[in-house]
Amino acid sequence: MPFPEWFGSGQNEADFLRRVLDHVSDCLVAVDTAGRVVLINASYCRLLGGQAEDFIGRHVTEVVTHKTKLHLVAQGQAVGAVSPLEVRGHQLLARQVPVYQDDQIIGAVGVALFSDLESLKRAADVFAQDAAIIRNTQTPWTTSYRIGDIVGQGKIIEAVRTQIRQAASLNLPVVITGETGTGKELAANAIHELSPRAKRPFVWVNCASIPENLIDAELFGYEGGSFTGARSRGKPGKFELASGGTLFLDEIGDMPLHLQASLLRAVQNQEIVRVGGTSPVKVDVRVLCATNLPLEKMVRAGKFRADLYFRLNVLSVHMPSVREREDFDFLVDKLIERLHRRDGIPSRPLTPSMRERFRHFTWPGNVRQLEAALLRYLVSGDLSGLADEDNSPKTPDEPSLFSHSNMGLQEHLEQERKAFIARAIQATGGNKERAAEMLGISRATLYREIKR
Ligand SMILES: Nc1ncnc2c1ncn2[C@@H]1O[C@H](COP(=O)(O)OP(=O)(O)OP(=O)(O)O)[C@@H](O)[C@H]1O
Repeated sequence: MPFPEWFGSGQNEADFLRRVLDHVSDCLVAVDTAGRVVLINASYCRLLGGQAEDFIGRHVTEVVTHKTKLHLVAQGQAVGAVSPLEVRGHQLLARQVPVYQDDQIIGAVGVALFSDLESLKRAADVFAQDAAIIRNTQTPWTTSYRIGDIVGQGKIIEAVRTQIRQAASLNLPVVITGETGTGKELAANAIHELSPRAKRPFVWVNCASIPENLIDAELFGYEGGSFTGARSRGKPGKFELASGGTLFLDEIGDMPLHLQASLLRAVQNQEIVRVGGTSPVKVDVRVLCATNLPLEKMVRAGKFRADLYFRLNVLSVHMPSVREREDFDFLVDKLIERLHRRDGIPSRPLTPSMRERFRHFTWPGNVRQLEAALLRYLVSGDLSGLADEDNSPKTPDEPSLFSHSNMGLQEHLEQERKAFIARAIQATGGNKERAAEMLGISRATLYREIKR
């Protein structure tokens, strides 16, 4: 290929090409048909520990390694397009091709694509990750809710919506707090949906429902055969699946203390190591967490790492309980409307006295429980559940309340709580999913209660 005229004046072509080759960081060597080195670049010279003059004219097998096949390629022999080659203790990956002039081979050129296999592996990791991100754009990990699904009106809910919008605009961790059933998962979905990561995966993990010994593998993935029962090809963890998008760690307060250090490292350094893996994998994950446990208190009690708490609690969103809200009637109407519109549940009139009963219930399971009670009522006209669960103030002479008169309030409540949960489990014949629904709590919360 001739030099362009505008470039050629005053330039020595061969000299210029030499310089170009010397600037290539990969190792390059060219031989004639006799296998003698005719050109070798600075990178290769550095690797071999000499100057070009030391090598030019010598047979390539003496210069590089007796295992090279470059001289054979220069004689027209076909060898693999890319082959591993060890040179002075360095693991190279060599590509060797013949050089033609007028249909005739005049020599061969060998390029060590990477100066060592580690660099190649690192490059392959980056490539695999990019590919994973592209694949993840068609991920099954998507959100189910948007900000419009958060039902409510008035100052309190408007403030929540503002917090969500602010959180969405900043690429920082968020802790979403609130009692069970207040819509923490809804809020996490909404943040992701409104954020620049909306088209990327939204991956959720419930830290309370994964057995403790599997949390690491679930979050960080594992290499093939790293533990009994592991898949032979290994498996990416939730951090890798969420790369480019958002990872929602629900019930973060249930994360065992001894596993919090690796979580901190992952959030802080954006880097994970698979269980059984040897090298870190870079990720790009925005972390949202939710909890109904008092994290700050847990930090003080030494049950949650302070460094992790501060790293996660950069932004916060608080979902109010039904008791704190000032839009109960609006909420009831909208939930009925939603059940009708979304699930085709026929409407049934709610008399003022029924409304009153609804209003005076304390709704420990919040919107989830309210929605379930409304559904039960719409389907069967049944309000008995509400009466059973009613914890509105009772008259002091009620015998059941003081039947264990030597108990303190806490102890009594604890007993009631246990009995209440046991009744739900019994009533559903041990079906935890239905029992949780009856109690107006999530399955994970029920499991935690049982464990307690
Ligand atoms: N503000 C809300 N507006 C509309 N629906 C809501 C709201 N809050 C909760 N819900 C309903 O309650 C269900 C439970 O909500 P969600 O799972 O977000 O609660 P949560 O606070 O994450 O509960 P938990 O702590 O038990 O996991 C939702 O599927 C939704 O139907």
